[in-house]
Amino acid sequence: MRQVLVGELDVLPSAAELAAGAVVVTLPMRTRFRGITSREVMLLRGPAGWGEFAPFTEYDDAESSAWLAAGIEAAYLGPPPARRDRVAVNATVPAVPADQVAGVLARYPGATTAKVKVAEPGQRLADDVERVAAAREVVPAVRIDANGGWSVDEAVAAIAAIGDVEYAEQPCRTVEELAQVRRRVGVPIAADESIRKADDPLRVVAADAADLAILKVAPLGGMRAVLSLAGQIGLPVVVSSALDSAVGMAAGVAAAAALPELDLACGLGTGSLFVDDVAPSFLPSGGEVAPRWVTDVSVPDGLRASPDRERWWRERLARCHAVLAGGGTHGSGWSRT
Ligand SMILES: O=C(O)CCC(=O)c1ccccc1C(=O)O
Ligand SMILES: [Mg+2]
Repeated sequence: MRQVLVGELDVLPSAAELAAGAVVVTLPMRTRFRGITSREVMLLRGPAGWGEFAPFTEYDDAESSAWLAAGIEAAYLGPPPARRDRVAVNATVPAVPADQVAGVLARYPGATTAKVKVAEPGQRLADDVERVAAAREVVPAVRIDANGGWSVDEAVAAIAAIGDVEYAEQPCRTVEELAQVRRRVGVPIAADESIRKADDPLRVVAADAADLAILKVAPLGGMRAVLSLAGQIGLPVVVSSALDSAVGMAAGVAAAAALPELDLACGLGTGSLFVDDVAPSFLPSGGEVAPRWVTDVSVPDGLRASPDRERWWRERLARCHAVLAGGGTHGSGWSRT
């Protein structure tokens, strides 16, 4: 696990302070996405507003501690200076049947780009081909995301069957496989998991494995970490959400708004996948969202996580805090308070 970078914040808030301002919510979703139908999120309150700590429940503490660093950065430092006041976003199409695609896209008014999930476990290539075709009937540009679900040969065959797309995101699991696919197909290859789950996020560049980089604020340790990585990676970037609540989304949109260069639509429209949120959602209009920092959240009883889940998240917060404080095997070098 690489070290996390937390901008100018060099003193880690205490675990007790973080816990005192924390609240756990369960956000119901409109459609199953990434195998879940509701999203659990811990929100952290700090002097700069709210931050989100929401690693997926199966992630271990080492990986999750980068998400905690991102939440602390948001709550204690706030956003970096913006360079633009609108960010173009793609519509995100979960692995739904083709006849539901138009309904999903209707929640993204003005979107000109759709990202369509493919290679869903249990589905067939024909499902992907039909889903992408349905999206093409509604928007001019389609990109696909396989989340590493294909072998090299499957990726080559699937990309041939699906036809021209803006890019194919993480067609296979490993950097070496991405590089092989990239040599065999004409469509650009985007790296996502190969950056956000890697010990060395720059290895995709050394291996000539990607044409573009997907950067996510929470798994990479924060907005400033994303800006720093974008400056080093030398590839066009797309900032994307991790199925964030409005609090996490504010940080994603802020990072995108702060990038010196941004030419591609970002994956920051997933607020539309939630039925309800803790602050006004970042709902795209005209295919864009506007940066807005979240300083107030509202958590009606209906969104509160159960006492069991609340306890689980508080224990996880304590363990990840210990990792950041240097108590784990992969400390960030933060000083303790
Ligand atoms: O990029 C988007 O359009 C939405 C975000 C998204 O797809 C996503 C959301 C949660 C976890 C993983 C991913 C992913 O890009 O693989
Ligand atoms: Mg992805």
